[in-house]
Amino acid sequence: MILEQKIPFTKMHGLGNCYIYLDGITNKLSVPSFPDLSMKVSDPYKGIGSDGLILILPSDQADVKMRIFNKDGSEAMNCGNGLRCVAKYAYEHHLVQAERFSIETLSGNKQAQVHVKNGVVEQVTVDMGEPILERGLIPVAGGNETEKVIREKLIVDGVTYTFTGVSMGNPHALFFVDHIDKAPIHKLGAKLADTDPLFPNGVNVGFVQKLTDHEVNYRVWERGSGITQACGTGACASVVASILEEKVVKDVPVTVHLEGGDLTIEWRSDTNHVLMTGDAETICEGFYLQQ
Ligand SMILES: N[C@H](CCC[C@H](N)C(=O)O)C(=O)O
Repeated sequence: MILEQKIPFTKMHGLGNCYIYLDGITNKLSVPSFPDLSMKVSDPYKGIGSDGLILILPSDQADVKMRIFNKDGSEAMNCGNGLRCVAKYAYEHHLVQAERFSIETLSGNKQAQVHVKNGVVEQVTVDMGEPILERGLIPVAGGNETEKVIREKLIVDGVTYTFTGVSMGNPHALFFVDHIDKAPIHKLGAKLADTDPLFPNGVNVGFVQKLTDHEVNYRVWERGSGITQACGTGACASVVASILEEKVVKDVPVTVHLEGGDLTIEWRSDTNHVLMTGDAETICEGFYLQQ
């Protein structure tokens, strides 16, 4: 007789980038393998259906801690949409008392500010910290470890592309296109995201179309999850890359249009930090029956 274990979960999304959230502060989590659980719950047919799994845990260096696992079970260093949903969950479930608090991630502590209306968090602003631009730290293979990766040439199947590399704690390659609907997202996403030697840790493959000096379209094939409706760290990286490629200006809020909705991103000169503001929504709550 296999004993089923009922795992309480909350499904939330940031602009359609949805995850299964486990509250490890309120509940005791006895899960043998989070990577395996992420792969199981992410399955839309045999599981719950999501882009991955996010844990909300106690922290000894911040108010709460976030761990994020992609659909393939790989653990990532950061997740922008996840941070906004963790902030919403923590505030609405009284895991924190103030409207401004810190969230520990594998890429450092991030400051979150919830925007509350009638006790409900509608939007969240997260200080995503400084972008990481050195080749050796993104990482991108080859070249000089300390140089920036701006408009680097890449030949795939005889076609020459250029990309800019940005890390928000997790690696992103940004390709600029004239029309977002014509971005080679399947061709370059499938080739580069998880196993290409140019990106030793894999890479989130993003496509950016400049619309105005403060507005871009952005689409993404995520490392470990494939095409998603939105990527918060990717939206931040798209604005940093747009500024590095002199397509938009710094210190101006930039509207990033993603498949699932809009984010407001600002790369500040005074702090060199990137600020992200956007929605966070709860879809449902339930119990996952783990055999
Ligand atoms: N796939 C990403 C993690 C999720 C990031 C994304 N969902 C976001 O909102 O930032 C990676 O492996 O780096």
